[in-house]
Amino acid sequence: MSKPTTGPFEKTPGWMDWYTGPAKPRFQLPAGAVDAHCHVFGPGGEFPFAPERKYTPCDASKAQLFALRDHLGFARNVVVQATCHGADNRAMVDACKSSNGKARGVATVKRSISDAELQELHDAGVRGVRFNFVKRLVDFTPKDELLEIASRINKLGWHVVIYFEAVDLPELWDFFTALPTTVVVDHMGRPDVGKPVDGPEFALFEKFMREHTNVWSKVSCPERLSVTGPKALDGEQNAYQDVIPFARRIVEQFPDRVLWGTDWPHPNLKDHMPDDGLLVDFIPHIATTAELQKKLLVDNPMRLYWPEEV
Ligand SMILES: O=C(O)c1cc(C(=O)O)oc(=O)c1
Repeated sequence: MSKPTTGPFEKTPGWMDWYTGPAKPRFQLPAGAVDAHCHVFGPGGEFPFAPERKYTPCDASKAQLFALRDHLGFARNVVVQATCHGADNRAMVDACKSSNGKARGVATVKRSISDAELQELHDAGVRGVRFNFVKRLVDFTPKDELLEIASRINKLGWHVVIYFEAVDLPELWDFFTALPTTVVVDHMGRPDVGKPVDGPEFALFEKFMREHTNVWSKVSCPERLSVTGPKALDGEQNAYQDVIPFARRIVEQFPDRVLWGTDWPHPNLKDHMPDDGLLVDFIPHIATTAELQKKLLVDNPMRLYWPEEV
């Protein structure tokens, strides 16, 4: 893969660039596997970052994303709008349109979007909108605006992706459970894996999924959630041990409502940048049978993003 570059923007101090030269995974992905959570950043010279952004990344282009897809052995991508692009979906849409049908997208939209613009996003391959509640990433959007958006996109058959931290779930519960669509949680709702997997915080997340069968979860981002590692670097085959009990529990309880993604190019990591090949080798630790792996990596994302092919 080529190296990360920086365009006209100055990166946030301490920014960690994505890892070049990832390992070839030892784990063989099932045929047709989907990387259901990844992003593009710019390139900033072509698709400027949004004025309201909370961080300025290095560039991470569609060509680099597609090269990673092929290197790791994925067949398709779901490109999720990154917050550094705000509600300007052009970079994500351009990636979807350039993918020969191998990428679908999740957009960020405002209430002011027209029906014609929503239809344009649909035609480009967008199948969901993202609502973000992580305060370090976005400014607050009123709930009535989000509900209005959810009801409009529901008519297109889209879903809502939500990103929040575990401590905020109680406060957001009523809003989340009122959403009329399929709801996909990013990164398991960011559990604090320093707390017990049997404790009240993760039990609330399990209850959320158990009692609301429209709720799905991405069991992604062990590199973000792990406290004790070890890191997915230098050939490590047993990375992020502390995240495994959490992710495995969700995969085993809700095998038909889980997704997995690399999260490349891994915005805002502070400690280390993982080797994406070794991240793929993490998958069999959380989906331990070929059947679970196929649901996680192929059947579930295909049902959500390419239902016309299922
Ligand atoms: O935790 C994060 O910093 C993060 C940020 C973004 C984004 O900026 O869109 O997306 C993610 O999936 C995770």
